[in-house]
Amino acid sequence: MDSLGAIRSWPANWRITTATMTTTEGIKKVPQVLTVAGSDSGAGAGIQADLKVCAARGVYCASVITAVTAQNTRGVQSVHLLPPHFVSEQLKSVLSDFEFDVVKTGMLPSPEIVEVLLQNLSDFPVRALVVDPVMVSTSGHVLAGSSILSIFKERLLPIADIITPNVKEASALLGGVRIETVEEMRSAAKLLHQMGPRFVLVKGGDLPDSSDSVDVYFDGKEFHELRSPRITTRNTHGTGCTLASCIAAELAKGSSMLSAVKVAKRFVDNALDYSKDIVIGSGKQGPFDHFFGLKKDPQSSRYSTFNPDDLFLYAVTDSRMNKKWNRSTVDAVKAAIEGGATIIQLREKEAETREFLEEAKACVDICRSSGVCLLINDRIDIALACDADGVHVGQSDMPVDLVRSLLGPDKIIGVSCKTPEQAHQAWKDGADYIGSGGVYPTNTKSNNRTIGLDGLKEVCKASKLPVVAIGGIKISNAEAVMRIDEPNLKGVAIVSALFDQECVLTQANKLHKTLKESKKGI
Ligand SMILES: Nc1ncnc2c1ncn2[C@@H]1O[C@H](COP(=O)(O)OP(=O)(O)OP(=O)(O)O)[C@@H](O)[C@H]1O
Ligand SMILES: Cc1ncc(CO)c(N)n1
Ligand SMILES: [Mg+2]
Repeated sequence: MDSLGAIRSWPANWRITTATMTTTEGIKKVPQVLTVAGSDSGAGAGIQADLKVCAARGVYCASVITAVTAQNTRGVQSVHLLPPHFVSEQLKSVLSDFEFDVVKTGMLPSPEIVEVLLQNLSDFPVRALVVDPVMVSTSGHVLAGSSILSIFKERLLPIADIITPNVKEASALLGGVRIETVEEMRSAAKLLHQMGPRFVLVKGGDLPDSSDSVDVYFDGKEFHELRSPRITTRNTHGTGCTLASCIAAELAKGSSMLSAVKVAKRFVDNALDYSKDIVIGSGKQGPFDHFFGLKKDPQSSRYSTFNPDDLFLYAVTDSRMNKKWNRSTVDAVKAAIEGGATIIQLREKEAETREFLEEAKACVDICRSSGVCLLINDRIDIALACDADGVHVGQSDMPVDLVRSLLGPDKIIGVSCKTPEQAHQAWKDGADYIGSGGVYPTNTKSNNRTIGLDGLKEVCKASKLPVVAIGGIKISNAEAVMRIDEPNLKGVAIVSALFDQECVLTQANKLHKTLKESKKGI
């Protein structure tokens, strides 16, 4: 938010941990979000949704109310705008007291209210601004009319770090252009980016005739399509507010924008999946449960923020190989990610705990800034201490159900399985994915029974979880592995074909290209 004056950066003595930051003096700083939005009496969207999301994501959220709506699952019956001076009073009250990391805006129903927001943000700079340009409720009621379009485009969008319009809002901001395909969403995102926001996320929840729910993210250079199966449910009220406030919460915790967007997408996806059959209200559009993560149901892997597509090119580090090629694990991880690795597993069998912990913390920072998940092999303690995204455990390591009870619902747990029975147990215990192999003979793991492509196929057929293949996989045989054509085989895990090589980046590039080619043929 450069145009609004100095951005507050993290004080040098603060280290970001999970939900709280601990200063060297031991003072606990909690990530804080301010939502500036409308109240939804039905509590599925607006301020209420924002407060629930932040609570679910472990972030403190204060609220400035711009309007009060009489709203339920049948629609919006009435809207009362608060006087701009009172909105300003609320803004001054909280901005002068709290140290907000991120401000998230929802319903800003008049130019005058936008004006007082801009003035207060100028007086009280924050680190990031998330703008969800709410205009029409999903039930079709106008929440902010066309009178706000010009101040949005001229004054608010240029200072936003990210804007999150749905397709109707994107169209309205662009003068009514048609946005009915993913390609048109990409063009819209590019045009909206030219209005000044650092990042744009065009949400595709209302995209007609699409079997997936696709959102298009644009950073000024690259597009990312965040795609998930469309969930058939009436309970989608508040998905947009939830997505935007989840992005704000993750940013407040220190994530990069892409990482925050990916987590938020999975949060909404998991919330909808968990809530798809609940019945709240009698209308056409019900709310969903933002606190699904607190429910105990280890059988469903969808409660985690894990995206099975992340298993596509799974890099497993090996400190002996990196030492042989005279590179640090941190450099190896950087190169693997730059080359296209979609998830990283830190596997360290030699280093002392303190050294492993420092290495893991450095790799967490790299992965967080790239939006790539970092898992720790076997060492639950290290994973907890560095706030990694999860762990991978073998059959002789700590049992998965115990790991799940230690890490909670949000962390990713992978488990090695050679047989269908082990795959079933992994699902029962609440794992998120299975690593199955060794598919081919490998020297990176001693006395490791090779299961071959047939064994891999058997495990995939039996598994209710996504599977990544591992063991002796390299450029020359990766395509054959992907071609076993089992829908839940999501990728391959690579060790020596990445790290027992002179150039990790080159090998990662080649592997990523090979895997993409093999996917095309399936
Ligand atoms: N049925 C669905 N299944 C899966 N994801 C969905 C579904 N509907 C919406 N989403 C996702 O929810 C998020 C919000 O998108 P959406 O287009 O619903 O925003 P919105 O219209 O602003 O929502 P609202 O105004 O109701 O809060 C996006 O990530 C979108 O892909
Ligand atoms: C108050 C409010 N803000 C945002 C939305 C968007 O869903 C809504 N329905 N109600
Ligand atoms: Mg919306």
